[in-house]
Amino acid sequence: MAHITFNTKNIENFVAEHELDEMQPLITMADQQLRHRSGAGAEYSDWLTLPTDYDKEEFARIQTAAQKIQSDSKVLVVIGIGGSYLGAKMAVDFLNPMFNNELADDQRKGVKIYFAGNSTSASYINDLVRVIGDQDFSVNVISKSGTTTEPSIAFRVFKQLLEKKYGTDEAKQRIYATTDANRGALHDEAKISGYETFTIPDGVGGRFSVLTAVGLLPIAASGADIEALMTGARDAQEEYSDADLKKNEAYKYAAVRRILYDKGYTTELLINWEPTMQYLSEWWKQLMGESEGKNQKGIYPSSANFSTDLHSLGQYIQEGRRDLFETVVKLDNPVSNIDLPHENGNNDGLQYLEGVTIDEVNTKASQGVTLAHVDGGVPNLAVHLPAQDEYSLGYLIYFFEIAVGASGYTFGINPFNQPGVEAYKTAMFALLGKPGYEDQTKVYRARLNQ
Ligand SMILES: O=P(O)(O)OC[C@H]1O[C@H](O)[C@H](O)[C@@H](O)[C@@H]1O
Repeated sequence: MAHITFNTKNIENFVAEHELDEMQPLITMADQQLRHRSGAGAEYSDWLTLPTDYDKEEFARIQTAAQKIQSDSKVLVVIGIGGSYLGAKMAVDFLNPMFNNELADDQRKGVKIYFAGNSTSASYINDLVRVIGDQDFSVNVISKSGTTTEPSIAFRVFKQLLEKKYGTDEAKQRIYATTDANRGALHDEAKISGYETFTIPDGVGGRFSVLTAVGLLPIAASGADIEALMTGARDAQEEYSDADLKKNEAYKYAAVRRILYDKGYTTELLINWEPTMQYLSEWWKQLMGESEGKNQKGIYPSSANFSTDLHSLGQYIQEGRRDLFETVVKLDNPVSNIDLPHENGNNDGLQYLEGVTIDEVNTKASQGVTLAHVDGGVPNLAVHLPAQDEYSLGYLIYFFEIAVGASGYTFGINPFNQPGVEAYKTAMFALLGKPGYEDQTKVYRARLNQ
């Protein structure tokens, strides 16, 4: 019995039962390509069995490092971008209170986590340096390739800040590098400097790496239970191991998305009703977008935060171009609730809600919005999460990962590479005058009249 539930009740007007049955052969083929490791990019599909086949010795080292960070630091600066950032940010936000970094020390389970290296904004770095101030801090620098420009730049700044504050030797004890086992500039630097290092396995691509040290060290340092996270993923691995669409809700999700895409619903909005889940959407967008968006194909992954965006995007969703469908990730039980406060009189017009909790309003709002959007022609899928905890998140991560792995093969593409991301890097390196890009430098600078 799946721990999370996938609800397709609200696509009945858009997808017929027999259409789903007709998807079975395509899904069976995709499942075989995935599990027999015969599909394109199979060398990057080790995430498939990661929840059972992870490095237990390294896992223990991650927990020890997290404890050390908690004992000698108030702040952990996590430096990374893309898959070396989004999974940790998603989990740290989801598994901790909303304003965790602002809470008093005795109200927080672990250290404050700040992220850096996910932009080239100088102001962001300066502002973060000011926020750290004189607090004790450590740095976890994460890069699979070990050569990504944005995190490399940020790492230089925070490394020097550590060295200035603690001296070179102690700074080295406060730097944790998560990177490739054998290559890359970060790997080499970590080796020369003697940083504690954690490995991103070769067979796990960046966007599938949240359950490796990439996500696990920051998540553990924030005070969350990474054992329970892995247990949730492990149970999902077992739950979603059948190719039969009637028995595998992750594959059913992949199949329904594919049917909708073929009918012209080419943009999927991941919807949340909890601000702590905004980065679930950001993580999911990379997972889906980099996996499927190839050969001029693929569903465009977008997102909306409700109620907030009902007052900005709501008009478009209700009445704009009809190429959208929604996947709502609904948390069934909030971590905390509030009874609507009593007030004498009815000046604010809310008397009819007396006796109702704010989460009940949230639930009714989500139900009402779903009905209105379906009436407006927006197919609506729902994933129900029973709890805001580690187990549920681990389960959900695996649900989306296996869904996109299979989905990618139904599109006939390699779901595990991301060749298109290189184009911007070439242009940027050329404009910056990076050695090796001399020919392109002339071309790109001429285009900008430089
Ligand atoms: O971990 P890194 O090698 O620094 O890569 C970080 C990110 O870089 C690029 O944007 C890739 O397209 C992403 O898939 C990757 O997650």
